[in-house]
Amino acid sequence: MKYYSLNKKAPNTTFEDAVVRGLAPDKGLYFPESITPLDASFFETIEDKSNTEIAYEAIKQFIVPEIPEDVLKTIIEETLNFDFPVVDINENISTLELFHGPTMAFKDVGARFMARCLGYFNKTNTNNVTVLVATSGDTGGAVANGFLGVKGVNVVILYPSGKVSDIQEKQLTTLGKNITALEVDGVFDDCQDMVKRAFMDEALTSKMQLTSANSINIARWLPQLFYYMFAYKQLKSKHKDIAFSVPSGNFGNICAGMVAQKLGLPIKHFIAANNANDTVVNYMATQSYNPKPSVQTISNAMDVGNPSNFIRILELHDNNFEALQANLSSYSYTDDETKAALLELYNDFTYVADPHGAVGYLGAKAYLENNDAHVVFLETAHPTKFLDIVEDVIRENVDLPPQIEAVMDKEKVAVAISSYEELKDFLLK
Ligand SMILES: Cc1ncc(COP(=O)(O)O)c(C=O)c1O
Ligand SMILES: N[C@@H](CCOP(=O)(O)O)C(=O)O
Repeated sequence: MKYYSLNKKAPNTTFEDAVVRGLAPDKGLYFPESITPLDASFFETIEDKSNTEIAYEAIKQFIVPEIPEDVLKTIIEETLNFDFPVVDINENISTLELFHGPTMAFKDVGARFMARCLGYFNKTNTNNVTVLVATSGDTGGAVANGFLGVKGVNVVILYPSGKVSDIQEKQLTTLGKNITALEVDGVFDDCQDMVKRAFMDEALTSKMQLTSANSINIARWLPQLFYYMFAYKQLKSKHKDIAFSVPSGNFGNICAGMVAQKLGLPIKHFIAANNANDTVVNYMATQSYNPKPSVQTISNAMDVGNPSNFIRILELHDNNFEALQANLSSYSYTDDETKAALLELYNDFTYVADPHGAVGYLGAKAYLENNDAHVVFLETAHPTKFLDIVEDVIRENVDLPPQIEAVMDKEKVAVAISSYEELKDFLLK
């Protein structure tokens, strides 16, 4: 499979090159040249397949033969060694829990998958790679965990100071070894802009191989399509029309779901559930895309004002607004609405959600006001990652899982920076 740049001013390239570069030389995001639907029989018999078989069949066209079949199978088996259960909320709504991995965020799958792909390519490539990551909360921890100790890879994580939860900060600042955290005086978009700027800076790229482990990187982004298949496998016998409500920030997860749909997965509709960062909600209402600085909310991992992957979503719909409108609805919610949803889920359904999942639940309810479907909202992080907010709202103590307890008492180590020049100096040292 070849990949092209969505800016259309760079040569098409291989999977390896796209993964190692992260971003194309013309600053565009890479996109697969083709997406060939899977056989109808794959979906007819999906309940008979294991998660690893589903994942392998779904992703192999994008990766084999550059990564040989047996290696890809091993990468998938090592990546997916935890559960992805669907939990019923009521007759019309379920949630797909994506937080059973090592850092209890949905990013674990993409981070572990990409780390192993890069590890494979590094066996033949002796150059060290520096992985730059911007995080609004969860990507940083998942990437730190997924890349810890990977040979020939140094990871540098940029996160906005004071705008991630205490546990998220512990997860990304306490591992040491090949992982360094930079605490940026700014918002998430400043971190993301610095990372993108570094890729275009010849003074850096002539001296080091930089790549990204954000969803701009296809090896981080594409495996997220597995989730939708795992949910369908569990719900197929019970429900005909399935829609997904996806708590969205950088729009990588929902966009991967749309790739699953292109592969033939019967998804009726997508709902992008947003917090106050409503750039896409406004676009869907006005057809005018106006990114704006991100604002801080209690669902902090979605505090993104200029979502990287929206351009991929447009491409998946042939840049046709009517086609996009038929497939995507988008809603935005305040923190007070999010807290009320957390409480409703707890009081009415004894379900403890996290603030991101609560936004997804609100999106599901909004869609169901005028449409018939079974809506699955994605629970993208474990509630204890946002302990203060969740316990304050439901007025109960929530037990800490071992993954969270393991980082609670570790000491934060981070380097403070406030400008691109400081990032550059750090990387050149
Ligand atoms: C818990 C959580 N929910 C939702 C999102 C938004 O996902 P995406 O950026 O793929 O839209 C993120 C971060 O990406 C997250 O960490
Ligand atoms: N919400 C993310 C922001 C970065 O998203 P990514 O999917 O592009 O890595 C986070 O938690 O850091």
